[in-house]
Amino acid sequence: MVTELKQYGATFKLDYSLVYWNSRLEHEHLRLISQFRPGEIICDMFAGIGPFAIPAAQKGCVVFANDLNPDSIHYLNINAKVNKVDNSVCAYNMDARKFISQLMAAPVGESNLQSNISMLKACENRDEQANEEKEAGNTQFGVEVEEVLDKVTNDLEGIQNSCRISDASVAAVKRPSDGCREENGNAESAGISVSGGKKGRKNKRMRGSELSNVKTWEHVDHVIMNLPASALKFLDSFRGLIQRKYWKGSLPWIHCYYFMRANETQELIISEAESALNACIQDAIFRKVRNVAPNKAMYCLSFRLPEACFIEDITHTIHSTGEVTSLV
Ligand SMILES: C[S@@+](CC[C@H](N)C(=O)[O-])C[C@H]1O[C@@H](n2cnc3c(N)ncnc32)[C@H](O)[C@@H]1O
Repeated sequence: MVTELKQYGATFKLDYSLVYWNSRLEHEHLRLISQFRPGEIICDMFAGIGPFAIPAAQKGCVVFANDLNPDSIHYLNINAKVNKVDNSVCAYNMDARKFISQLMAAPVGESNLQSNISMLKACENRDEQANEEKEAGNTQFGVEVEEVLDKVTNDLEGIQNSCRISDASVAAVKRPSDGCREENGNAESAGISVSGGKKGRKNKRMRGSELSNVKTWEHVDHVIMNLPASALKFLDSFRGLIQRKYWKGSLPWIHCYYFMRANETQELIISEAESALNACIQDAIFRKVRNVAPNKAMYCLSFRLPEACFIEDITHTIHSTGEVTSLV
């Protein structure tokens, strides 16, 4: 049964029997989004139906949101449309490691660039959109969309991406901020519309053409990892992924959720994160989210991805299966 919920002015449609939803995370969703600024690039590795992604897009961020559960992506796309942010939310349906690798690995040479463009162009409604463009005689995306969508269909069946990319050779979206700021933990300070009003909507919404300019291997501002039982393990995805020569500005903030038992310490958590990254973390920020059991609580570990995660020069090969391998 499809239910409709409201959270800080956003509407969420979902089927509880098919997707994850926890209304007790509302405050945490809001707290994290309050740190984002309009124009920033956000990657959500475990996005669910979009409780981070949708309000971040409402705030004017560009959001790349992924979930392994196709039903989550189905509702995420619905929610992006319902909340009128489908032009700034790109949804993917794949394992989080593969998602982050494909998004942030720099393309090398025309063929890999094409693969990356293809990945970004894969749309859940891809055939429908291409047909609409064709029938309407709209040449904005034109032949290129059709060609790429064909390639996507052949090469990357698993990807369901709701964005349309027309030219990946153009410059990246403006380089966003440096700090991990935390504004007042309320919806208005987060720039999000409250009670369905227009406040916060004054933030620009990305048009498709602007979204198409994003090069995620050049800059991402925040990565959200809300899979508390195992997100720390997924930090190994960032090993040897980002090429220094392409990257612009600061490395992204990583917001990684985890469960901690009473007999565990922050040092233990940092050590687990560092060994997954194979790099030292500086100035980690720990936030308690909520108690989940008498001896167990959910936390958020936020830190800037260490410079040691940069790779100096590497050749990535993006295979037709979507797998990314590297040759130094
Ligand atoms: C705890 S929920 C968080 C959902 C949402 N971010 C929220 O705050 O409500 C974790 C999500 O991760 C997804 N997931 C689990 N394993 C995954 C994987 N290996 N790759 C990508 N997504 C995965 C699940 O389908 C689920 O939607």
